[in-house]
Amino acid sequence: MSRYVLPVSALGTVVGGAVLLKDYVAGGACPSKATIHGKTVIVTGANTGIGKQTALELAKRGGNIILACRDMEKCEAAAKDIRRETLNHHVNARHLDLASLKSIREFAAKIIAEEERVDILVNNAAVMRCPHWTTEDGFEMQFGVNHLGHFLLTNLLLDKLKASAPSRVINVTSLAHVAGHIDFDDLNWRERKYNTKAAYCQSKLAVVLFTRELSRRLQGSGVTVNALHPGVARTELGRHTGMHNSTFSSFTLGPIFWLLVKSPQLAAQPSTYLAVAEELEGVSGKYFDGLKEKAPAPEAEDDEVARRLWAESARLVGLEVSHESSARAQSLPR
Ligand SMILES: NC(=O)c1ccc[n+]([C@@H]2O[C@H](COP(=O)([O-])OP(=O)(O)OC[C@H]3O[C@@H](n4cnc5c(N)ncnc54)[C@H](O)[C@@H]3O)[C@@H](O)[C@H]2O)c1
Repeated sequence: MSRYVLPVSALGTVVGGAVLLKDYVAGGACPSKATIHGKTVIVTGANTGIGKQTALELAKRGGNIILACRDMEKCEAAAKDIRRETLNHHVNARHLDLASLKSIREFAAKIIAEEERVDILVNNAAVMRCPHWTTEDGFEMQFGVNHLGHFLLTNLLLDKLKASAPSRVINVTSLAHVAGHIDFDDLNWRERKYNTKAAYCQSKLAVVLFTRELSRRLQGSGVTVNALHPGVARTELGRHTGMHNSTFSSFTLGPIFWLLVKSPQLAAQPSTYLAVAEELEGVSGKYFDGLKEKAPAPEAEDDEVARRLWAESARLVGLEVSHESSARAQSLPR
């Protein structure tokens, strides 16, 4: 009997430690119980992964939820799933392709015309490490969708957000932004040899810089904007990297992924928290790693880079550039 005590207690320690580590990595559920009845929410890329779970978490709290996706069949199916699971019938699908400025403008025009208010905008959609593709307007795909698409969408909806204030913009970025650098000489990878990983990191750094500059511009408006890293989650994001569902459940890597990778439901908690938590009322321009506020990478805190990126982004998507940002951008070295 006694010869079993040691191995059994060792196994208990390993299993207990693994469960504790998994809980720590998962980061926990959104601590806020706030409801959002009467509020209108837009979640981009909401047909799958973290976006779908975020829409579901927010639908549970009431509100009018708009899933903004490029594939309408998948979008309708996700809206139906969420309505069934939450019994919230105000969950609807709308078409938005962030790789097309025309589609973004059409989506925003419909929202402005048909929705009374927009209280919460979750800029969640992204593409990661795809081949060297370009958007309809010729932008490098990751920079175009992850940053420029959301930059234009948010700017087009700003008046609606301001009219609905207090309102919130939540920008989903990634810890990968720390490895990013904004190359103003070649934002769209036309001169450099394409590096799919560096392009993703640049796009996610751009999202944090956009958050910073937008927050500065929105001071006093009642609209807040924050960025977050949701954690590493088991989603379809790795479709271009060879990381498929079979990788997650493989015999050798499966246990490691089980320990370190979140479910989409847990990875949706930070977006939910930033969207609803009462204690975050008025908090703006911050970066959250999961549920905790953290300092982003040094380049993400550089106000000159943030202003210059704003001016360049506005020029690329055809938004009028304010005198302030164009004057500053021109005074910076190219
Ligand atoms: N999964 C992770 O480990 C992880 C880690 C860090 C950050 N993130 C971020 O979380 C967010 C959600 O990612 P996910 O893991 O759920 O990935 P996912 O691939 O499952 O979901 C991404 C969504 O974006 C949509 N999308 C892509 N291109 C689009 C376009 N042109 N127009 C409209 N929608 C488009 C996709 O259709 C999909 O619905 C992303 O911003 C991602 O960068 C994820």
